[in-house]
Amino acid sequence: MKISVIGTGYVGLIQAVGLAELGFEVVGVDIDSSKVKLLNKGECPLYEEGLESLLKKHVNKNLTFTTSYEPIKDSDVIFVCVGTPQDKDGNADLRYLISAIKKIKETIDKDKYKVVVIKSTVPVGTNRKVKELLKGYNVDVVSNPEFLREGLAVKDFFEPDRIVLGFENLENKKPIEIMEKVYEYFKSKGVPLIITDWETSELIKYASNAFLATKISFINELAKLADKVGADIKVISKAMGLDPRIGDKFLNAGIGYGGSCFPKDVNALIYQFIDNNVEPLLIKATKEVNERQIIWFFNKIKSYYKNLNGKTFAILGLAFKPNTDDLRESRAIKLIDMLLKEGAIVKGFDYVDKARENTRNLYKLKLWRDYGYNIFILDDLYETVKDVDGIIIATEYNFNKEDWEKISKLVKEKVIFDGRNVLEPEKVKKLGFKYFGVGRR
Ligand SMILES: NC(=O)C1=CN([C@@H]2O[C@H](COP(=O)(O)OP(=O)(O)OC[C@H]3O[C@@H](n4cnc5c(N)ncnc54)[C@H](O)[C@@H]3O)[C@@H](O)[C@H]2O)C=CC1
Ligand SMILES: O=C(O)[C@H]1O[C@H](OP(=O)(O)OP(=O)(O)OC[C@H]2O[C@@H](n3ccc(=O)[nH]c3=O)[C@H](O)[C@@H]2O)[C@H](O)[C@@H](O)[C@@H]1O
Repeated sequence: MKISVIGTGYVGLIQAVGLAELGFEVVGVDIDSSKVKLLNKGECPLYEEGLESLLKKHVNKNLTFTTSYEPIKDSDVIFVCVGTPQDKDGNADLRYLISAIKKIKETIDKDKYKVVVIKSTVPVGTNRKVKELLKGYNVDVVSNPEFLREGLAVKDFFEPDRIVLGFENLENKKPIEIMEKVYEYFKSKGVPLIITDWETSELIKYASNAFLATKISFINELAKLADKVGADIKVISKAMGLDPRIGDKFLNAGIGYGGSCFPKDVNALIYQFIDNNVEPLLIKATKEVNERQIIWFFNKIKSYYKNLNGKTFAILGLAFKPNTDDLRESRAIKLIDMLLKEGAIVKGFDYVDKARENTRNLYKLKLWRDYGYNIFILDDLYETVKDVDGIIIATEYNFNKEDWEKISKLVKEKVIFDGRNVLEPEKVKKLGFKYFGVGRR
């Protein structure tokens, strides 16, 4: 079976490389020629553990990349994995998706049967729209949302919790059989395949992301109360999580969720509620709690120092989560912006080389113009903490493993604001640090 993947970003690239590993002949198509060039050399334009070695294993064998849509003519299945960012109203911006569908329409043979699979996260009704755009073509359109997590994407590809497939008509067995063939490996491993209609499939994706975001906002709101009354949110989360009905995942309090998906998907879901005259009470609160969480934390820092002007901070963790280079909606970047606005000097560090490189590039473009050269991204954690007035942990890496005794001798003032509750407070307090977490005594 020949497969093409349109859009080779985080989702499309994993899909292309993963399917190649499973033995399919795969072509990745992207409009970004610099990306395609790198990929054909076996170099990953993004950081994801384990991805580059798999790419190298298959590239120019059963996996190729191109900017041309021509190869999709021979594909049996076309996965569409282009970005669906947020538009100015908060809904998903479908311009990349529509443009990809139009290109597919211009390229493929009207009569040659194909399955077009929408993997991008799209609002309810989009698969129907895509089918409409391809009217008169011998195609079936399938909704197949993606659930991978950045930083764990390769693992998530090979060990998904479920595969969701939405069809126009469940009586039409042809596309169902083809998709079952594509995902045969997973079926044989016992991964549940949810076969449903378009609308249900589209909503499963938003419901899953919004539910996880709500779990985070719930624990974050509770952490503020814990902070006030002297309770420990970590213990609360642990005890709650022991109840299997609640579960122990996504109950880590901190400075809120970021990334390319939760913020935009929560917004797009709110938009879909409003568009359909249903009130999104809970989901709106999820968003609001998240937006306020970082301000609450920043105010903690501000009230400690009174005046941030001229103070120097080490920001540990730059990307929106560990083990990725993705800065989209990163809370660390939000914090840096707030600090710079107040006249502080920022030294930043992330373990992922590409996350540091992306941050340097971001500030070259974005802020140096506005805030001067008050931001320095360093390649070494110990250099980063040297002579600072405070350490701020912004990403949930296990910073415990660092040499805190050494760090205590390098800093100017021994203060830690742990925005992800990753440190053991007693350990650092013994070294003379003042410790401020999120909802921890
Ligand atoms: N990043 C993630 O962890 C996850 C993302 N998703 C969803 O998957 C979709 C893709 O997300 P990412 O991979 O993060 O986006 P991305 O921005 O990393 O990649 C999108 C790629 O599509 C390419 N592209 C845009 N228009 C094109 C066109 N007309 N033809 C060919 N290529 C085109 C871009 O050049 C880019 O390389 C989004 O809808 C997102 O919500 C779903 C689950 C996880
Ligand atoms: O649709 C998507 O794009 C993806 O969005 C999330 O994946 P991702 O954004 O890669 O990362 P997560 O691990 O979910 O973390 C998101 C944010 O929540 C924060 N978070 C996570 C867990 C937690 O307990 N507390 C918390 O604040 C993280 O710091 C991070 O900023 C979902 O977990 C994936 O299932 C989904 O496919």
